[in-house]
Amino acid sequence: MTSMFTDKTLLITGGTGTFGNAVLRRFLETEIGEIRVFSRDEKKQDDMRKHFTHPKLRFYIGDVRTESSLRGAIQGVDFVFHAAALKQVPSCEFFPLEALRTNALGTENVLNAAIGAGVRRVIVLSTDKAVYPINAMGISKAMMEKLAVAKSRVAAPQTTICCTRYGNVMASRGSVIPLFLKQIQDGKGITITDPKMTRFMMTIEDAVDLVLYAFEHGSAGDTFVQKAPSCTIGALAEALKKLTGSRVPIEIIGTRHGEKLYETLLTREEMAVAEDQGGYYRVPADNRDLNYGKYFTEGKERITEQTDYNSHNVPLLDADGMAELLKKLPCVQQALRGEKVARGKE
Ligand SMILES: O=c1ccn([C@@H]2O[C@H](COP(=O)(O)OP(=O)(O)O[C@H]3O[C@H](CO)[C@H](O)[C@H](O)[C@H]3O)[C@@H](O)[C@H]2O)c(=O)[nH]1
Repeated sequence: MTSMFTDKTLLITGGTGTFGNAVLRRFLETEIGEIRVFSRDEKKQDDMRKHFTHPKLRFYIGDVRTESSLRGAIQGVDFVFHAAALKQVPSCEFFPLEALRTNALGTENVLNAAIGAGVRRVIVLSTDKAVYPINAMGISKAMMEKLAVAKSRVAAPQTTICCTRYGNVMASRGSVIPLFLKQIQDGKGITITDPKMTRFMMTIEDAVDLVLYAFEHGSAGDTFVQKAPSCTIGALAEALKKLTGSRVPIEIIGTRHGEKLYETLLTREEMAVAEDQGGYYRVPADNRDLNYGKYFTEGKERITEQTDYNSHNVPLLDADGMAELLKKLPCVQQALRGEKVARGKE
């Protein structure tokens, strides 16, 4: 793992977030040459600078919406992990154009800047919400994926562009696990949208592994997903109550703006071409050119035999299985020690 990164420079857009922090924890003490964090928020950068105080770490203020702000940061970079995004489903529903500006147009800027600077590999981070999208966040991420795959064709072989899709990252900033923990600590009810709703559950370490897997194994335009366990929100709440010994009531608040009952990591059409690589699926880019005529008679995959890969049709963890996973999370361990859990903190 480290050899590909030895003496190389890695840029992480949106690098002050949950993902960026996990990458730094994983990489700062390796042979990597330099890690650049590119993001908008000077306060978060300053906190991070003070927290890590590491000579290999550099900070760049900028916004992926402005290509010129990327130019200086990307000079001399070997690899890019593109994590900058608007990712909150409800806020993107109210400001869809903002989602499009950051997630789609911002990605085009990152890719153009990377290609212009001769970056060798770019991994863009997407989400299951981009598959059969129904909300603005997912739609903007689906466009981002399309952009990345389209650009990958012209960027290769100099710059290899690949996509990764995540499920829910457990305990990421603003997500449901720290919220439920806080509600338990405050002694108020746990607010469940729909106990039957399911989500793929990944740890942040899984998310980093997935990006590294794509980084090491990806060809131009590939999309990677990690096989992940799934659970209902009802089981998640039950697991947290069991672990903490809490008896707080459960309040059903109903589905929020733009939410789905379950999420899909790969469509039926993608499953028909996906390569099962053990812990991961690889979906190669559709490399036909625009000359479709010749495919009319040949036909392609047996799409009708496939089902998609979604959080309802994989084995579901029950409350006990979920509790085992939850015990590994720092915020859960903190709560079990009796310490206060902050909702928005890493
Ligand atoms: O008070 C609440 C809040 C949430 N939920 C439920 O908990 C699940 C997870 O909710 P989160 O807010 O933690 O996550 P989302 O699924 O809405 O979306 C998150 O996961 C995505 C990946 O699927 C993206 O990473 C996205 O950026 C991130 O916000 C959902 O089923 C939701 O309905 C509740 O039951 N009660």
